[in-house]
Amino acid sequence: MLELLGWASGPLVFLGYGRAFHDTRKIFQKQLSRQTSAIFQDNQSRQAAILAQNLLETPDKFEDHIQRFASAVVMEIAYGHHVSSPDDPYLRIADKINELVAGIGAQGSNLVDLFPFLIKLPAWFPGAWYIRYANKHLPTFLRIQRYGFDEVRKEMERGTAKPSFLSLNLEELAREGRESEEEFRRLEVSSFHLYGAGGETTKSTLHTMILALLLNPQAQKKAQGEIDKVIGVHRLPDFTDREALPYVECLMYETMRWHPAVPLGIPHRVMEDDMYEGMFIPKGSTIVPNIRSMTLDESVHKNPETFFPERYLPQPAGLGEGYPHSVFGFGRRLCPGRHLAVASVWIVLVTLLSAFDIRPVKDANGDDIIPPAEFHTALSSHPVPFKCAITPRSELARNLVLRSKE
Ligand code: HEM
Repeated sequence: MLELLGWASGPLVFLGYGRAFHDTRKIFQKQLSRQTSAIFQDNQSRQAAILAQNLLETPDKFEDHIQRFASAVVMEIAYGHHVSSPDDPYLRIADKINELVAGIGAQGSNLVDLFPFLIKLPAWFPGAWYIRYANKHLPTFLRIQRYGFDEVRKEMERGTAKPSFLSLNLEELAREGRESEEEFRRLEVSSFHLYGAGGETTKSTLHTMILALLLNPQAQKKAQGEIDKVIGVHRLPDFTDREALPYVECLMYETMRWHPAVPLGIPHRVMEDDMYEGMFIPKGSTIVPNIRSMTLDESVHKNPETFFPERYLPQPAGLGEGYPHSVFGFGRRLCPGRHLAVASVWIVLVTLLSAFDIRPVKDANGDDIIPPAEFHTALSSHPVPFKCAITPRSELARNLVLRSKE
C-alpha cells in the first residue's frame, strides 16, 4: 500500500538489499549514531520544556502536546527547523503525513498487501479503493516530501541553514564532490523519512508512558522519589543526570516492553532458503516479527504481564533482566534512530516526573476513573484515548517549568 503512495524505492525501511540500501543506511548510521545524536540533545531539552509549559496551560490536551513534541524534535533534526508556533508549516506537514498514513489502516490489512498483483487493477475496479486513495494523495505526498529539501537548500545558499541531518549530508556531498541528482533524491527522501519513522513511534511511546504512569502510581512515586533524592527539587533534571537515575531508566524501558510502539515490527524478507526449528522457510518469504510476543516471553521476563520496572535492576534489588532491545528491531535493519528515540523518551519522562503528578480524573461521585489498557494498532500502536489529570507537583515545580522557557 505504501508502495502505491510512492514509498517503494526511497525510504530506507522499504529498500531491499543492494547498493541503494547500503548507501542510504550509511547516511542514517552516521548521523544518528550514539555520539552524533548527542548534538541534538539541546533541541530535545528545549522541546521538552515547551511540552511541560503546554501541559501547565492545557493539561487535558496532553495528547496534542506529545504529538507536537515528537514532530518538532524530528523536524528540527531533519531540517534544522525550529518549530515555534502551533501553525508552523512543518507541523502541518507532520499532521498531513499522519492523516494520510492512518488512512491506509494497519500494515497488511489491505488486500493489496496480501496479494500484490492487485496493484495492477484499474482504479474503477470495485474494491480497488486503495488505487483511488493513492492516485488522489500521491501528489500531496510528493509535494510535502520536497518542501523541506527545497527550504534547506535555499537557506544554505543564503548561509542561514542550521546544522541538520539534511544540511550536514548536503555539505558532505559538496565536500567530497559527489553531488548528483541521485544523491539529492536520496537525501530528500531520507530526511522526509526521518519523520515517517521517528514521529509516530516516539509519540506512541510517550502516550503509552503516560498511561503506564497513570496505571502504576507506586512506580511513579518511586521514580519521583529517586529524582528528588538525587537532584533535589530546586531544578529540573537534564541529560547529565541520566546515569544517576537508574530507576527512571528502568521505568522507561518497562514502558517500551509493556506495550511496544511497533508490536509487529517491520516485515523482513528471507534472502535464502532457511530451516528454523524443523520448519522450512523458502527464500523470498515475508516474516512478520512478533515483537509484542517477545517482550511478553515468560522465559525472558518473569510475570511478563506485570508492570515491574525493578526487573532490570541487578539482583538482589531486582531480577537482573536485560532491557527489551527487540522493541527496536533486529540485525542489519535495527532501528538507526534508537539513540535519538531513547533520549527523547527519557527527557520527557524525567521532566514529567519531576514537575507533575499524573493521576486519574474523578467521576460524578468523586471516584477515580481508571482507563483500560487498550490499544489501537496501525503501523504503530497507540493507547485508546483516555483522560488523566496532569498537575504540577508543587508551586516550586510550576515555577521551574515556567522559568525553563527562558
Ligand atoms: C521509540 C521510538 C522508536 C521505536 C519503538 C522504533 C522502532 C523501530 C523498529 C521496530 C524498526 C524495524 C527494525 C527492523 O526491521 O528490524 C525501526 C526501523 C527504523 N527506524 Fe525506528 N523506532 C523509533 C524511533 C525512530 C526514530 C526517532 C528514527 C529516526 C529519526 C527512526 C528511524 C528508523 C528507520 C530509518 C528505520 C528503518 C531501518 C531499516 O530498514 O534499515 N526510528 N524502528
